[in-house]
Amino acid sequence: MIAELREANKIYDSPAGKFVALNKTTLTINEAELLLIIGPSGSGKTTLLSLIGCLIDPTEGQVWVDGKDVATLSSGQKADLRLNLIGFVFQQFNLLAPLTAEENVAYPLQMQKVPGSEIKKRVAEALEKVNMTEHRRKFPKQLSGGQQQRIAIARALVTNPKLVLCDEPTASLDKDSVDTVMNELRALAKSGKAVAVVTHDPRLTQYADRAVEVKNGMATLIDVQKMTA
Ligand SMILES: Nc1ncnc2c1ncn2[C@@H]1O[C@H](COP(=O)(O)OP(=O)(O)OP(=O)(O)O)[C@@H](O)[C@H]1O
Repeated sequence: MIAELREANKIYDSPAGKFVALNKTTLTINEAELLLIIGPSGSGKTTLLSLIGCLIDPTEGQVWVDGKDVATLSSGQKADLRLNLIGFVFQQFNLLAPLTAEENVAYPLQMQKVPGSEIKKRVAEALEKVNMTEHRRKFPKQLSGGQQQRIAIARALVTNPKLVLCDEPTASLDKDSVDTVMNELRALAKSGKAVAVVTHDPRLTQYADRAVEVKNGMATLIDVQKMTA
């Protein structure tokens, strides 16, 4: 297990009173597994992913990542954990427009102060993994949505994270690109990473090892086999 929520919830204060974005949730995120977090808009999926990714703290309960209770870490330690242990992939790819594909992939390694020769080698490997080597010199706007997302996946995996968190990674993609990107993420899980994917699209259960459904802030494990049968 790489991450775990123990009766963790998230309650926001709003002018209208307290708002429970996520009810008490207990969940493990395991290596070599693609976990789908599925549910309608506003149900609490991003809140759940943000807890796992140490981007927000729970109101009650605990979040454990890589054997550490996240509440005991300083904000600097949490930032280090995110940089070194977690790769993030977003709906809008979030590539840096003035940088080429390979420069985008190199960026997190530069942040980690990895030596230049090592960066070159690891960027080449990451691009190879997502079959984007031939496009490495292109800028994001010269790539299709699916290709940009594959670069974003390469950037997420170049630091060799144990955990890859994806928020609606296929929402901006056409059907063929959805398949390519989900197969890349599945392959990542098969190589030993823990991969969690937030989506509102029930068709993605076919790529999942486990799925958790979030409705009105309630997270429940669902039977993936039954969904895809
Ligand atoms: N910082 C915040 N302050 C107050 N309410 C928030 C905050 N962040 C999220 N919420 C509320 O919590 C609920 C769950 O939000 P969340 O983003 O987790 O849902 P989601 O399932 O990811 O939705 P979507 O698919 O539309 O992104 C929403 O009603 C949202 O308005």
